Amino acid sequence: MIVTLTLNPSLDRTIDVDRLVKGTMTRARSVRIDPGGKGVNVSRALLANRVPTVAVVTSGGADGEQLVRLLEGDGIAVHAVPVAGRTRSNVTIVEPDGVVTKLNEPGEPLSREELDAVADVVLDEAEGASWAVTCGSLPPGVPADIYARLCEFFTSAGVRVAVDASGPALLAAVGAGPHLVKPNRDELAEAVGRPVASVGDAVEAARELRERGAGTVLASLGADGAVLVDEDGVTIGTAPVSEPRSTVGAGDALLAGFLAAGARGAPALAEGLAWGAAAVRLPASRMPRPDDIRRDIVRIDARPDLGRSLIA
Ligand SMILES: Nc1ncnc2c1ncn2[C@@H]1O[C@H](COP(=O)(O)OP(=O)(O)O)[C@@H](O)[C@H]1O
Ligand SMILES: O=P(O)(O)OC[C@H]1O[C@](O)(COP(=O)(O)O)[C@@H](O)[C@@H]1O
Repeated sequence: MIVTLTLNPSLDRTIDVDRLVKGTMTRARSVRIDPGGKGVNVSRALLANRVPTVAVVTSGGADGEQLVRLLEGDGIAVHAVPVAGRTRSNVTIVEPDGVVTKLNEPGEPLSREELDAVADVVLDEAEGASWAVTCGSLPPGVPADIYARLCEFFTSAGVRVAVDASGPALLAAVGAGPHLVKPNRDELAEAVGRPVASVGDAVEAARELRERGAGTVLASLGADGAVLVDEDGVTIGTAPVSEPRSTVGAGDALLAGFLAAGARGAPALAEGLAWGAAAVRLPASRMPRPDDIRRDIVRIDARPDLGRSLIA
């Protein structure tokens, strides 16, 4: 069982337009609404591949109710903690050439009591779980060390912890010694305070996060694939997609596939890459099902070129 926690979930609205011009009125061609937020997507991807999972989310207002309805409609076991603030909406605008513009709301503040209630629920749900996955941005006012504190509780209960966060929340979590962190290229660069321009830069930065406390670093590099640095060393792989449709949720699918495959070494990296590539071939934040996943496109580089520049 894999438990996910999303403190700042969202209704993801994906809007297709012919062309987006800043400062003008644009008519949408179509709109799709998905339940969203990083932990929510990890649970959606796991369930789509028959891996048992529970999604713990906050839920506020009519949009929070809709989020829970959508998740339950998909058959996801969801434990929603009611909160006063409205659940946010994140908007992704997609142009026909695949250019994507994202607008993520900050979310509404959580009170101390609400945060304590969520922590009680997720610690309870995680009892006996193989992994607790804590993901995504924090609502305003939530202390940046929340993932670090939860990590200590989960670890002392014998539950492995994966963190997908950014900025101060990621840095604090790394110091608490999680089993796994999944930064993307920007998050990795911010965490180490220097640019990540090549595969070698990503490896060095991932090594640094390990030195600071993370057990395994799965650094996702968009179209450049991913770098895995764990106790066994460095593994690098790619899974090219010739016509990407939507990258929203690709990192969540990568993480879900990696965990589903045992979270260790090249086999898990390859599975994560196959799930990430499958998500990129699907519209909006649709999570891949078994039929969408092609393992034959994954390449694990036996002799990686560390000097290779990453796509801008
Ligand atoms: N344009 C792309 N082509 C092929 N695979 C992609 C592309 N964008 C993302 N991916 C896959 O999705 C994974 C996560 O994407 P990334 O953008 O790094 O993370 P995040 O969605 O968390 O920002 C990548 O490691 C890769 O496997
Ligand atoms: O919590 P954040 O950082 O605002 O991100 C939330 C957004 O990220 C997503 O989980 C997509 O994640 P990725 O594209 O990073 O894989 C959306 O569903 C959601 O709208």
